[in-house]
Amino acid sequence: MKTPNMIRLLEMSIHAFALAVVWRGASAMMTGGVSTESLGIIQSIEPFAIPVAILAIIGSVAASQLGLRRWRKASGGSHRESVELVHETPRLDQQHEKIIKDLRKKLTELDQENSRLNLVLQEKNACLLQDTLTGIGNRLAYEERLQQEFRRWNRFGNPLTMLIWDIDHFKQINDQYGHAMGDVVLRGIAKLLARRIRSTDFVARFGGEEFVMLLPGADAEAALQLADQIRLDIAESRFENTDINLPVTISCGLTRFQAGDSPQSAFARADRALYQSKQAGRNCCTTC
Ligand SMILES: Nc1nc2c(ncn2[C@@H]2O[C@H](COP(=O)(O)OP(=O)(O)OP(=O)(O)O)[C@@H](O)[C@H]2O)c(=O)[nH]1
Repeated sequence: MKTPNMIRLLEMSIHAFALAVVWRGASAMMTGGVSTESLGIIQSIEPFAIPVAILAIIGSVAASQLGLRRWRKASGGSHRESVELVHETPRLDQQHEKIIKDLRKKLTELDQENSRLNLVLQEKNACLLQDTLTGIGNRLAYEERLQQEFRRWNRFGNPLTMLIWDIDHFKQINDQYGHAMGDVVLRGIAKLLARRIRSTDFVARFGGEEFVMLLPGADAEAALQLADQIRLDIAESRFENTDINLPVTISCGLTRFQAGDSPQSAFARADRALYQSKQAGRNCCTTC
């Protein structure tokens, strides 16, 4: 037990003893007899009740003052502080412990909320860059990746080839079989395009029935070979929706990044190559 608590206990015991003596003395004086047997010790000092009571009160005050002064001297606090401390310290400790416990709980909750929000942010970011119909990258993803690959090409000078794909007569598919069938074809083509490329390559839906590809490390000849395989794959596939089973062809224009190129100039050249493929009768790949 701490010193102030001991002092307080001593003080309270002596006060209680003094009060018992005073009460017993007063009761004896008023009734002329003993009102209770439980206070046996007091019975024996009944004739001296009043003087003993006064002495007990003086003794209790002196003892408590002496004890507090000693404790005060050792701890360096004032009388008021020491008395307040006796009462307040346990309460303050409990309050501080509760505040710390609450703060820890809050921190844990904030940590969990932070992790949850990070996941939501990652999901939102992924959604922002994804084409909702086909599940591959969208135009924004393409713009981002193009900048990255262009900077790498500028810095290291490794070959970089760009391909633009366009489904042939797609408008006819929509008009003849409906938009739902058009969507089936778009999803199927996206899958076939993505299936044949390396993990370091990139494919996105540029918009409508147009797709773009970036093949870092591939020169125009290797890229043309790959493009032709993909084109053939698509031409040999069938796109199905309920009772419709449809063959579809695709055209491609490709170009290798050349000295002095910007992303825009390379895109314009690949687009010219695509136009030539369309002019040549479609279902073919052209390099420019
Ligand atoms: N089903 C579907 N159709 C789309 C979507 N986006 C664009 N289209 C359609 O794609 C068609 C593109 O037609 P065009 O640009 O004339 O090209 P095309 O018919 O493929 O002709 P060529 O490229 O010359 O072979 C239009 O009818 C658009 O409405 C889409 O998300 N879903």
